[in-house]
Amino acid sequence: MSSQNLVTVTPDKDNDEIAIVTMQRPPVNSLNLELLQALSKTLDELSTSDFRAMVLTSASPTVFSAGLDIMEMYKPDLKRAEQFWSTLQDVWLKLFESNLITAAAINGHAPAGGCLLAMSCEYRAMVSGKYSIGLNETALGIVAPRWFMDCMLNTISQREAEIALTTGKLFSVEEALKVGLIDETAKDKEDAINKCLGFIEKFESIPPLPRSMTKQKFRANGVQWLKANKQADIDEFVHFLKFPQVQQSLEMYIHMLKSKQNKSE
Ligand SMILES: CCCC/C=C/CC(=O)SCCNC(=O)CCNC(=O)[C@H](O)C(C)(C)COP(=O)(O)OP(=O)(O)OC[C@H]1O[C@@H](n2cnc3c(N)ncnc32)[C@H](O)[C@@H]1OP(=O)(O)O
Repeated sequence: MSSQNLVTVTPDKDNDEIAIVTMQRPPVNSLNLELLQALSKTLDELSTSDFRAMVLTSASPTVFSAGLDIMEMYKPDLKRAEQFWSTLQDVWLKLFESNLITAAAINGHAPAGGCLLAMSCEYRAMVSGKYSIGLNETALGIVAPRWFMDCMLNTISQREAEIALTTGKLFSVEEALKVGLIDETAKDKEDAINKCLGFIEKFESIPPLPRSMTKQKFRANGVQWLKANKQADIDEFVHFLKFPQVQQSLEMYIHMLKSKQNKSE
């Protein structure tokens, strides 16, 4: 699939000022460099378009996004790893600070980077079912960067976030609702999108500029550190990938994912 098709933008059928942004990198929308580049380009285009709101969702029936593509971190080409991390930083900054009203229709699992994308939006509706969401990095033997943590702190309490990150917790849909990691549950993807549209409707009579400036002021503390430390953060990521223990943990995790599949065959 060409990178152009990895993300589609469709106007909502009843309101052409709302973009439905769909990630479609089968099977699980893992965020590799190309998908991140496609997201970054889409966010640039949306920021200068007539759209005033976006709903982020996925074409997969059971996965919103499986987070970062582990193969980008396992025995990586270091130049590509730098580009990968820098693009992830850009996607996060563009989404978290977007002028648009942003909502996530989470139609399946959203671990790690998938959770980051959802948390970067202003509102989250998640389809009920045996899905999970959270920052589970420690369970993989890796450490979530501090801006992932800052992003979670914009959503849930510091205490809940600290316990969740240190234990690598993946919340069930019900648990996520209880701690406020998601705002509402939905019966299916269509219902999740409709709930996002309901959230967007709240801003019908609010002028866009003061709205987005207010949002950005609320979010300024969270982005400040990354903006001041972009290159140091890239260097730390690349340095971290060079540790044999990190590569070993990733290798074990990849085997676990593959063997999980063999078991269910
Ligand atoms: C070092 C600094 C910090 C770095 C920060 C990292 C943040 C991250 O995002 S790390 C990535 C964390 N992601 C995960 O832990 C999720 C792993 N995946 C899953 O738990 C499951 O795949 C799922 C619950 C999302 C979906 O389960 P389902 O049963 O539907 O699908 P699977 O059979 O497990 O997977 C299908 C296929 O996709 C491969 N795959 C799954 N996730 C990833 C991934 N994150 N990266 C690359 N590839 C992934 C999986 O191995 C299967 O591949 P094959 O069909 O080839 O066996």
